[in-house]
Amino acid sequence: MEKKTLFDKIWDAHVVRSVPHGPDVFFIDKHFIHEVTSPVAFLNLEKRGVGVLYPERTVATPDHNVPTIDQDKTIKDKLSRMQVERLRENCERHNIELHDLGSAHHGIVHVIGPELGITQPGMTIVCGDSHTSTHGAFGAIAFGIGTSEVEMVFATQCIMQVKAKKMRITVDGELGKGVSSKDIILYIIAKISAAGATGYFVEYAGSAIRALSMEARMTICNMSIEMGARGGLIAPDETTFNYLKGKRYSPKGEEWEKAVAEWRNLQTDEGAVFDKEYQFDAADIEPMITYGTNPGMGIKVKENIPSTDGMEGSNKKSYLKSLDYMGFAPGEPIKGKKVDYVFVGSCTNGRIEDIREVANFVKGKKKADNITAWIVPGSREVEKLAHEEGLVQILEEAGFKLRQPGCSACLAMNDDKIPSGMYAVSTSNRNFEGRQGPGARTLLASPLTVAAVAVTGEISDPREVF
Ligand SMILES: CC(C)[C@H](C(=O)O)[C@@H](O)C(=O)O
Ligand code: SF4
Repeated sequence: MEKKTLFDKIWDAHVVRSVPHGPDVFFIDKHFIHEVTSPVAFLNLEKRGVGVLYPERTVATPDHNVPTIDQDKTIKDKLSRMQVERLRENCERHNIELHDLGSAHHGIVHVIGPELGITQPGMTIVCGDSHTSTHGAFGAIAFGIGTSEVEMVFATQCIMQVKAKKMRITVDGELGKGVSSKDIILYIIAKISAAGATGYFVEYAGSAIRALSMEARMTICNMSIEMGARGGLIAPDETTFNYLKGKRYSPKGEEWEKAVAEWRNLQTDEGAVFDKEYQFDAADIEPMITYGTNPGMGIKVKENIPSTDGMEGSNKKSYLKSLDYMGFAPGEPIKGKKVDYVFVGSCTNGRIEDIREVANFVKGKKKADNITAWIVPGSREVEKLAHEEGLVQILEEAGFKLRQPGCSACLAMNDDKIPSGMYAVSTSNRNFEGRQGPGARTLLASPLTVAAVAVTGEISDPREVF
């Protein structure tokens, strides 16, 4: 029998029609939508006089440009207000489940999907958002689509897709103390570059991946896109099933048993062939931080910023331009650099486990005077748990400011902007020029490293801060 990868198995089960040498017509199980990439798709749908074929397969939440204070009041920013209102109208008109601002399950789309048990193994999931790859942590094919494809999914529940190439990244061994899944993914991207997985769908495997919680797996799949991949996925196992059991939309009773039995088959067959494979040793991974303007420009916190030795021409020029933006020089240590802001949040690291980690670290400590510390839960559910577990109190005592759920300073589409020229160490996923505000300088790191930076006021290795 043909040996299949996990990706092949899910893909093949969703092909509605294949055209020789053409893209496949591909069925979509779940469609998440948010306020930024859905309005034009709805508008075009209406122009064509077409409805949403399966509203029950569609779930909406406003997250990108919502304010993170006073969410119960009228939104002040005009564009944000219009987009959120449009989303409400469109959901009502088309009978789509909306987790509105202030409601119990409001939050970043990639945080609430898993939390509600909407995201399940074996599914195909899309959203007009690149970090849809997050949902792959459950053993699903999940990827971002453009607005015209959003329209296509509304109308037909299908899209046209050319099957991606397959890559497997295996990380074996045990992670050291103070090293987390964010360090794994920053390490991988630094190794293979921000374009290293272009054209591929990546399966993460190996004992270090298997040992991770669902939250930690989501962090890894989330950032697959930052190395150019279409998406990333991890085969479901007991960790996955335990996470999903009892969630609002998870199958119940006998249905649950049946589902788990099926999900157990969602594994790459032994001997299945990938187009490309990488192997890494968990023991080589240490706390990581980025120093440049793409997520591939990452080093271990203890290392120096790479020198220009061996660089030439346009490579060297763009490298120096990036360092110039960051205000760093080649060859200098990154540790000890002064920081102005820390941001804990986003669909990469805004989940309860991340907030627990930061709170545990800063308990009984105070943030440094030069630091403004923002903590933005990924969802209302995360916010609620953080209160119930006493984490909010710990964080506030340490000088952190808790804001309400949303994408916030991850992309600064709302008022949560890092001022120009200032340094922010952030748990988010992108460090592009201006990502966190015009002129803002972003360094990506794990929640633990961010907590260490908050306390010391400078780039620090969490293993050295007590
Ligand atoms: C606004 C949206 C389309 C965008 C994305 O697709 O990723 C955003 O979520 C981001 O992280 O940059
Ligand atoms: S939190 Fe950041 S990365 Fe995630 S969806 Fe929002 S803007 Fe995109």
